Amino acid sequence: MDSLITVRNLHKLFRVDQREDSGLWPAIKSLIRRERAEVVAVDGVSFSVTAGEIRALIGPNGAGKSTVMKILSGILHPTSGEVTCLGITPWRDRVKYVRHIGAIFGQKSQLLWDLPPVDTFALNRRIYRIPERRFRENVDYFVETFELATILGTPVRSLSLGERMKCEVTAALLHDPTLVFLDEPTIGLDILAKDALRGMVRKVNTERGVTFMLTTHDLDDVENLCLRATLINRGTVLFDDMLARLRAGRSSDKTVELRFTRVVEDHELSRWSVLENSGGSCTVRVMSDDLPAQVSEMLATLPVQDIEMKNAGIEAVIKEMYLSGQCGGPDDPDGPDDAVVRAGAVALFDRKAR
Ligand SMILES: Nc1ncnc2c1ncn2[C@@H]1O[C@H](COP(=O)(O)OP(=O)(O)OP(=O)(O)O)[C@@H](O)[C@H]1O
Repeated sequence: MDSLITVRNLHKLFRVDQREDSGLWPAIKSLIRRERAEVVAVDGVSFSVTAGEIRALIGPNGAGKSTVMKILSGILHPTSGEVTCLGITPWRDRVKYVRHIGAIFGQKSQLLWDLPPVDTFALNRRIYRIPERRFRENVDYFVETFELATILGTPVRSLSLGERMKCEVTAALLHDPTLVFLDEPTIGLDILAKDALRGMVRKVNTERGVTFMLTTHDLDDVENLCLRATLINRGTVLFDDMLARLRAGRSSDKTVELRFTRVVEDHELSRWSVLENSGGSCTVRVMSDDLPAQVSEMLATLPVQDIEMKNAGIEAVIKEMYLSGQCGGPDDPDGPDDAVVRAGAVALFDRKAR
């Protein structure tokens, strides 16, 4: 199948000014002679994305996701490496490229704040020179699909976050982009609005064949939208494969969520495969064959107030995989060393637990 995005051996190095100390004298000294440090944000990343995919790019804070996305969208030049998106090198032919891409940011609005969404749509028609007829067809399609009729004329500042996100998606898609970057699209949304937004992305992907590149810290987004994920940490790819391969052989495993009557210390849980412990509650991974015996033991030895069992989701599977030191997918015998992988997994999931 055709690759819409090909990334080969991508590197990005930032040079940042450094000051040894705080205070006036170091500040004056730094005006004369600057110390510079190098930050390796992306360190040899390679992957490709097929046309029509919804691909997740995930990883802990500082992994290099935004840097990769900025390079893919043409905002940043890499230090070295090759990127081809839609047959174009994004940072070289940016004017031509931006006509064919869109972006949706959960934390940044592209809508005109004091005006109704229709005004942003009209502005985008001019910016992208969308033919009047196509613009009308698209507005009608999105108004009907996302049920926008009652909010089109309301100033953006008065819309709920969920309503605003529907309009953000519309604004990003009116010029028929082939590729859309989704950056934390569900951040801050309630559960219903998250579901609605994921449904919208799926629908646009299926009905219009739009390819999406998604970065998110919400692994439910990944489970709901993507067949394949690329996981990076410290600028390198740790996993790049079908999510189904992660689940293979483990689909019958369960996670057990326990709520306690008091704070439970880590050492009290040392005999379990603990995925997360906040003290008052914890999540444990259990092989399904062993489930009855393990649950009985938990109830007998821990101060359990409430218990819930679920099939192990992708989050549990990924975390367990990294904590046990298997870093690559089944096709990747030469992954990075265990310490790096563990650090990545812990950082990724600790952040989610906070
Ligand atoms: N403009 C910049 N100048 C210097 N360093 C930068 C710059 N942009 C990113 N970095 C550094 O590069 C590394 C990767 O950052 P990046 O923003 O790509 O991570 P991320 O995976 O998107 O993180 P997050 O999930 O927190 O958004 C970090 O160490 C960051 O401090």
